[in-house]
Amino acid sequence: MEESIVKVKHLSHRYSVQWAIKDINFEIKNKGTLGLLGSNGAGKSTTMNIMCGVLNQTEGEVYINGISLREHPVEAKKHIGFLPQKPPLYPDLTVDEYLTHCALMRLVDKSQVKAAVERAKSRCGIAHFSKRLIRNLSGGYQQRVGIAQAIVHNPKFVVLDEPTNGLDPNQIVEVRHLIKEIAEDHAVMLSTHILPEVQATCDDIKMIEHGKVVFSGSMEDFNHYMEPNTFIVIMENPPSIEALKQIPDITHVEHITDTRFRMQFSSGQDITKKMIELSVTNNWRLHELILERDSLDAAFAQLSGKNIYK
Ligand SMILES: Nc1ncnc2c1ncn2[C@@H]1O[C@H](COP(=O)(O)OP(=O)(O)OP(=O)(O)O)[C@@H](O)[C@H]1O
Repeated sequence: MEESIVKVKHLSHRYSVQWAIKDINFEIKNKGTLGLLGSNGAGKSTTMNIMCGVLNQTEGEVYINGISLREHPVEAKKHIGFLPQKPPLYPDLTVDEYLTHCALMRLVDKSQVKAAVERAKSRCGIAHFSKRLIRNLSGGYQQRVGIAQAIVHNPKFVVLDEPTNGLDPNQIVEVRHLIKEIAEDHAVMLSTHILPEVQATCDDIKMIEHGKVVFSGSMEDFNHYMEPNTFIVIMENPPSIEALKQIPDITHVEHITDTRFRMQFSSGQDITKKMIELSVTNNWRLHELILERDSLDAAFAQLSGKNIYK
């Protein structure tokens, strides 16, 4: 059976007395993008720093490609590429000089360095800036160089800490696009506290709050997790608001206009069918019923408060 690219088992870490993360478990088996989402102080950087071998965990194990990061850090790190929140760029080097230096640091065989640099540049769309000093590149292109250094040794696992931080809107779109391309060949994990970032780039999502994983699943799962629990209904001949409130499973009714109401219902009910049946029986002349889905921000707020494992 093929090894998981990443396996995290019972990972916990405390700084002095306070636990920053507690008993985190997960596995990454395939290429693609995993978003690590959480508010400030949730434990994202602690988790990522441990997974990249920058910080030693208090408890638990991380395996990269089946290799224990604690026991064999040099071997394990050959399979990890890391773009920290502040890219470790040398502004006075050219793109070629810098990437060559990174490839050597990453223990790429000397005979392979040139090819590795060319491949990383071409993947990140910076080949035409080979001789340009890094300081003279725009923020977006500097970030591309940062991503290129993370993949120069062709690692299986690439970790990007808040990769679009500080970029302008156009650069954000371009870097997100690049991340998706990189994820075709690598398992990419990115951390962010921005929901649209995860939506735009990630296949899977882990949400971490107070040091614990509170949601783990596909982006689709996440979008669907928040079942709609309100709807707008338009009826030509509606009953009184009191009558609407008496309908079983209806928990709240808000009057918008004479024919339009927002109603809240207990989730898990086929409310559309029920409302149509009642409308036909009572001649309410129902015109339209629109289910309202919570925004991702609402989902974020709700999920922050409870533990949901999928
Ligand atoms: N070096 C440290 N010493 C003591 N406590 C720390 C240290 N680094 C982080 N913490 C604490 O550990 C917890 C998790 O922090 P962490 O930086 O991992 O969160 P985060 O999700 O990455 O947040 P942010 O998005 O703000 O970087 C926080 O309560 C933080 O204050």
